[in-house]
Amino acid sequence: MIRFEHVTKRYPDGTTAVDDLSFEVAEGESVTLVGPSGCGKTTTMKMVNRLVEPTSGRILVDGRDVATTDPVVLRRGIGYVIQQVGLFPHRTVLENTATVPRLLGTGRAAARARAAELLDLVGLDPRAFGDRYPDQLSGGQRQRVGVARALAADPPVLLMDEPFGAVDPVVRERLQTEFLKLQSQVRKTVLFVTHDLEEAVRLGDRMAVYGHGRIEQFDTPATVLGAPATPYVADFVGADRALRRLAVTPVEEGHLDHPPVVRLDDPLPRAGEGRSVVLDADGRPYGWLPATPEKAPEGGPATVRERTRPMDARVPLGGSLKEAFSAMLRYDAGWVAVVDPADGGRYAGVLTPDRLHEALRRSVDGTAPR
Ligand SMILES: Nc1ncnc2c1ncn2[C@@H]1O[C@H](COP(=O)(O)OP(=O)(O)OP(=O)(O)O)[C@@H](O)[C@H]1O
Repeated sequence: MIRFEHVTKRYPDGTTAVDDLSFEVAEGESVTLVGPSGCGKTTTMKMVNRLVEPTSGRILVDGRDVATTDPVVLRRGIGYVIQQVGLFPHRTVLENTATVPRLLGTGRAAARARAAELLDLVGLDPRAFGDRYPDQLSGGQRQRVGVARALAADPPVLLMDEPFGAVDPVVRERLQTEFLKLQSQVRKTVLFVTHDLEEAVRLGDRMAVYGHGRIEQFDTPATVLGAPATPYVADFVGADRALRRLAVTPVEEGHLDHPPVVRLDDPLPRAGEGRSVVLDADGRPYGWLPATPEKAPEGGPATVRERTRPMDARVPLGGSLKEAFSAMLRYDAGWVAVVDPADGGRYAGVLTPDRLHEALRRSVDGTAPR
């Protein structure tokens, strides 16, 4: 847990970088700090690991005042990832990753084994990359090593300052996906600085929108986009905030429609029955069945299995409306099947164009249920 209590930082030249900041990052939560250049994001972050000392106020990490904690001890418990990764150029990737555990007294073999595990975790095959030197890696790969190294001491807290800022948009998106996957596994308490709104929305459980030296709004991305607290925030998140919001509005039970359902091995529905969803023996969506004609054509398909058409458009409950919308467009589908990942991927209902439209409209109006 990280807690800021009335923290102000004034640099010797009189610049007030941060003014009376109070907020909290819960254990296992990821909070993104976003705002224009020079608004105090980096200063905020550097006060946590005492690279910068506040002028007044207190910062607590896991209940302990950082001002009274030895900086060396403090930094061991805090992973720090920055844009210029700062890998040791004359050490291999594996050695770079193993540095901190070695400093903490872990034996060489154990430290290297752990480093290999971490490289795997961030998506780098240790056999392919472990023996390379930093200048033999791409920018994105170097960033991954930076993240692996920051995780090596298994710190409960992770500070990330524009960690993906130096890579192209495609790699950046991949690193973000990797970060989300990693965070779902390791659940660190994360403070993440970015000036990229999309990134802040995507990676933050909550986000802090900075004005100059102050937080203008601190809330979930859906709320910041749906209900900006001040004109400044509304301006910062932009006119297309409603569209951005679709990416953070989840598909919920309440959005779903429940057309008739048949099982794969059931007999064909009676003549005149409408379209139905076809489930396999495990209750997962298998396809859809067109309406049964009033008069079955001679020699036509006689079983559900034979008449079923594929239903490729699929999203999980909790997936975003944006995902659902793009699946509907991609497959030119009348229905998007919604499955429940908490229930082994079983069928939960469908999104029809009408229901999806209604959900999109509510999300865009900012009246979607939270
Ligand atoms: N060592 C310093 N001495 C004086 N002023 C500083 C110092 N470091 C930062 N500042 C000033 O404090 C303010 C906040 O800087 P900070 O680096 O925290 O902003 P930031 O939001 O991280 O910006 P960016 O996105 O450009 O990195 C800026 O006006 C900056 O010029």
